[in-house]
Formats: sequence, C-alpha cells, structure tokens
Amino acid sequence: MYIKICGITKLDQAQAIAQMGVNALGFICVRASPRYISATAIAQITSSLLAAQAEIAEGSPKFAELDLIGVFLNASFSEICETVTQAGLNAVQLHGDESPEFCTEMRSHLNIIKPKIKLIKALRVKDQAGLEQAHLFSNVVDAILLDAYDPHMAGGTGKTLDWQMLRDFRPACDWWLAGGLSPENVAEAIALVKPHGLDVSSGVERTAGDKDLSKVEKFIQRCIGDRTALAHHSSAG
Ligand SMILES: O=C(O)c1ccccc1NCC(=O)[C@H](O)[C@H](O)COP(=O)(O)O
Repeated sequence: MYIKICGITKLDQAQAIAQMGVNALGFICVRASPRYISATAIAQITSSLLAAQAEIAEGSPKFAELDLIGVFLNASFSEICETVTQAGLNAVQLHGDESPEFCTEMRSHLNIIKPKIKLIKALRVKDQAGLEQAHLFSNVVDAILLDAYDPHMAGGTGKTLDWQMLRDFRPACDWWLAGGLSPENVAEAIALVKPHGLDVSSGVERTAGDKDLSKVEKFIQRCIGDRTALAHHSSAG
C-alpha cells in the first residue's frame, strides 16, 4: 500500500515521517493554503533527506524510494518547472482544473528537466459524473488521486468522499484515495474501496501544516494492518 503524507511544512517532521517508511511526502505549493511552503523551504527539506539518505546503512532503500511531491493548483508550466528544479521535487500533483491536454503537455515540459518525474492528477469528486472524468486522465498520468469536493476549499478539507461510489472504480492507472482519512477510518476505507494508495493531511495534524507524529504513526499502522515493524512494510501498491 502506497502512503502519502501531505501538507508537510517542517524539516524535523519531514525527517521523522520519512523514517517511518512512507512512500511520499506532499508539499503544498499553493500560496492561499495555510499549508503553503516556499520552494526555498522545500529545498532545505529535500536536501536534508538526500543527505540523510547518503548516511543510511546499506539495505535500507526507503529514502531512495521516497516521492517528494509538489502540489499545484492551476499553476503555469513555468511556475511548476521552476519550483520542481528549485525545490528538488521528483513528483508533481495537479490539484486544480487542469485538463488531460494540460497534463500531456505538462509531462513533456517535465521530461525535459527530469525524465523520471511522476505526474499525479487530483480530482475533487462531487458526484458520479465527476468520477467518470478520471478515466480521461488514466493514460496521461502515473496516478489519479480522488479527493473530496468542497465549494470553498481546494484541498486539505478533512471531508470524506462517498466511498460507496468508489467500490467499482478501476481506472487504467494507479489511484490513491484522499479526503478526510484518519487513523480511525482508514482501515474501513481500504476494505471498502481497495485503492492502490492513500493520502492524508488534516487527519494527522494538530493544526494546519503541523503534523502530529503519533497520529501519523497510527495512520501507517492502520494502513498496513497494525504491524508494529513500520520500517519493514512493503512499498508495493
Ligand atoms: O492541503 C491543502 O491545504 C491544499 C490546498 C490546496 C490544494 C491542495 C491541498 N491539499 C492537497 C492534498 O493532497 C491533501 O492531502 C488532500 O486534499 C487531503 O486532505 P485531507 O482531507 O485533509 O486529508
């Protein structure tokens, strides 16, 4: 099970969460968000994780596998590419109204600066028609993230989707469930909708952007079936 902890703003929390063996850290590159983090601050985190990686004993590939995801909302190609380069990101999540055509062109731009970069399209699902849109993206991105719809907030809402609606959702690419997940409800979500990955932000926070490490640890445990050896969990989807 792929696990992404989103809305990271603090270096020490990024290091601690990376060591728990998650697959991805998400950084909100949206100025209006209370979880906004600048490219310079992300760069401090990504370079420290790389330095830590160099010190990690052989046989512990976790840091090498870590996706460092910048989350963007209707940003331009140039803003995204500049942030990726400056911040040292290796994945981009498009969380706005970007079309499949935009994603295809984004992929071409990103390939020039980082050939192996991952591209994720987030969709804020309001209803069944909104869910159908996902299939338009499945051949142009590496993964689709389904998030809850809120008329006033673009993400980090703490609202859950209608999981019943997702029971038969099987796009042609990997998909991750987001929206209102927490240590308390994630096992039920996994059992019901069987996503390839999970994304959480507010459900493991004290306040916006300030992660509660004990909640993060509990979330991971619930995702992997309460096994205690977090460092040994498989990153396979
Ligand atoms: O988290 C934000 O503040 C945010 C702002 C603008 C665009 C996207 C944002 N978050 C994107 C995420 O991937 C969140 O993890 C996702 O919305 C789930 O959040 P939550 O319901 O709080 O777990």
